[in-house]
Amino acid sequence: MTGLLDAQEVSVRYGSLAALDGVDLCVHDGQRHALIGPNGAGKSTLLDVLGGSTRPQRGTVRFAGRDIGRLGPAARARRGINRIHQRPAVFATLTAAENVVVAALPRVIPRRRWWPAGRRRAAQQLAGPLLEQMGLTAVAAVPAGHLAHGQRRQLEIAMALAGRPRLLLLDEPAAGLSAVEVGRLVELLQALPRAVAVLLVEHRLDLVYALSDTVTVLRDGRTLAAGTPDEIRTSPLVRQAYADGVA
Ligand SMILES: Nc1ncnc2c1ncn2[C@@H]1O[C@H](COP(=O)(O)OP(=O)(O)OP(=O)(O)O)[C@@H](O)[C@H]1O
Repeated sequence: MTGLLDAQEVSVRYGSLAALDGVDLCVHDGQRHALIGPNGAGKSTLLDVLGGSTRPQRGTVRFAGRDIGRLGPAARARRGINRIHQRPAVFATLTAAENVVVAALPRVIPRRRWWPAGRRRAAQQLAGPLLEQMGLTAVAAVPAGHLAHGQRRQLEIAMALAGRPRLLLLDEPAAGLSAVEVGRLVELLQALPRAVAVLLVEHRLDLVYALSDTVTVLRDGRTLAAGTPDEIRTSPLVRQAYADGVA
């Protein structure tokens, strides 16, 4: 079955270490797909491959029916794949609203090096609803550097949404957040429109089960299991892998 994103037989080696060894992964339109596994299983490496920052030695990556294996992260973002990193990447001296406007500009002015005022206004009009969607209206005028960590994470997601992605790659979005911030983030991620598929890497299994409809488990660079959250939760193989390997 073909999906929005289809990765097949992906292998990445670092010297003698196989970080990924013939991994297949398929993410469908609108799916909430989680990638889990013990430390060193290859989760981040697979996100790097899908996001375009690591070129695999073997395997193919197709997105919306096209081979994107040769495209870098910026070209993939233009096609609709957007990655949220563990450390929120925002412009600290710009306000939350300005950050979203900057992120929206490529969408309203594709492939231009100059920004006509009308287009800038169009980007500004996009910012308000996205900030609201991410619960940031009250801090729209606050410099991003002054926001709490959880708010910066929400801002980064608003910025990613400004590019109108079809697939969001989320790398441990709850890392470093307080319990309250995690609860808020889960609510916001659950409310994301189904037009956006999500591939989530997360160590916290409670979040994985709350947010995903499909789970793929990696171990030692290979796919150990894939299924619904219920199937994964009760899988003896997965329990054993975590008992053996998780920190
Ligand atoms: N740039 C690199 N150079 C050498 N080895 C690497 C590099 N990146 C990753 N690795 C190794 O590849 C394997 C997979 O790493 P990866 O970070 O993808 O795992 P992970 O599942 O994301 O782990 P964690 O949950 O701890 O973040 C690990 O053994 C790691 O040490």
